[in-house]
Amino acid sequence: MISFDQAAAIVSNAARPLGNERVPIGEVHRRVLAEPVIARVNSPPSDVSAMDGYAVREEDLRQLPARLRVIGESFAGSGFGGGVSPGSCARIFTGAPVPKGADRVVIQEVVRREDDVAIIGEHPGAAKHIRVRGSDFQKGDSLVEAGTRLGYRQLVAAAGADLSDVVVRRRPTALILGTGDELAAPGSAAGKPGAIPESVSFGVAALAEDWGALVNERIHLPDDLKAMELAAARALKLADLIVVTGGASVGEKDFAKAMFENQGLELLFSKVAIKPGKPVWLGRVKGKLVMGLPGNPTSALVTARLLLAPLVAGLSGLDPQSALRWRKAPLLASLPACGDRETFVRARAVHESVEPTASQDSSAQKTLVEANLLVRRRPGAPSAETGEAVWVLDF
Ligand SMILES: Nc1nc2c(c(=O)[nH]1)N[C@H]1C(S)=C(S)[C@@H](COP(=O)(O)OP(=O)(O)OC[C@H]3O[C@@H](n4cnc5c(N)ncnc54)[C@H](O)[C@@H]3O)O[C@H]1N2
Ligand code: MOO
Repeated sequence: MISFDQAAAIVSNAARPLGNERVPIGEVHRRVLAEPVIARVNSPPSDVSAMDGYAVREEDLRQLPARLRVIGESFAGSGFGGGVSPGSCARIFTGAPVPKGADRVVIQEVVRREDDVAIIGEHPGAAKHIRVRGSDFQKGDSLVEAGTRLGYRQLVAAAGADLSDVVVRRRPTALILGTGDELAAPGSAAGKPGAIPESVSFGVAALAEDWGALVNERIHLPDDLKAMELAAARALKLADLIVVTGGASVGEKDFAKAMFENQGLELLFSKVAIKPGKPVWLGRVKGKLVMGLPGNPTSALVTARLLLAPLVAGLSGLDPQSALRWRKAPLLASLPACGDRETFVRARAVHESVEPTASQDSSAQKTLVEANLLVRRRPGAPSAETGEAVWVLDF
């Protein structure tokens, strides 16, 4: 059995971006840039006022009070065409171009008006309140690097650079196959003998979407090899990535891998020495990636977080390792020694500390509500005491 680090390395290696496409700026939230954002304009495009007030000449403020004739108005979007000559000034508003001749703005709070004369009694101080042309960025500047996932902050810079569209990585499409005769759609299990609600695919789909996938379909399959083979063949035509849940272990009806065998499944790994989630597997079929997650809900989500998240991140154009940012945090309770499988203890964050959850059952669903951290415990690690710093990952 391979270690978690070995499995993560195989995932990183397999998770290559799928190509690029040009997408309108209004539709690229959370997409990964394939080419840097290069500014098409200067920002600001000319010297502009930073305040509402009067555009004046500094030299006119040498003798105070200064009485300056207001000869025009400059608004954002429609500047004053004329110039400011000695003894005159122009009304100006935030974002408006500074007229020729003016070299500073005086805020209106310190200016008294008498008809068309602006009176400045005291020197308004050093601040000129002018934003110089190109002081934020200049035409040709690179504002956002390739490989960045576009969030609300980067979207402002990209649109501010005057780009109507940007080149981003293609989103990987994913299809989720949930296997198990016992599974019933949520809302239909009560009263059905032997049935339990199919829950795992909802979490796995959401996690895959969080990391950049476009989930086409979630399909429930019975434990019937013939039907599963047909579904596998169809899925391989529809998605870049197929995630199979359940049927990963050694039970008589565990067909998750078998359903892809007649399509030429090449296993990249099968079983990882981790707890929970040992039966997790990854394969390649007809150029597509297939990841198998164990059916137990906590096992499925822990393995999805540890191995599916970096896989989807890499296919989306991010560094796969960016999905595995471990940090240290102190324990609020002790942990027992770790066995021979690397263990990912479900825990919750309490301020900056970590509290392991009471249940560590790999089939738990309720515990998932509060467990927002995984604590990484190396094989054979001795018990860890309260206050000891341990490695944690957001879950
Ligand atoms: N003899 C052995 N038995 C088991 C081993 C082993 O090594 N030897 N491994 C155990 C481990 S570890 C795990 S984890 C489970 C995983 O088994 P499978 O992936 O084959 O999962 P299933 O048997 O299909 O289901 C397990 C459990 O989870 C429920 N389930 C499945 N899918 C869903 C779903 N979509 N939504 C909600 N619940 C689901 C299912 O009903 C079962 O209760 O195997 C151990 N056994
Ligand atoms: O790995 Mo299984 O996931 O321990 O129950």
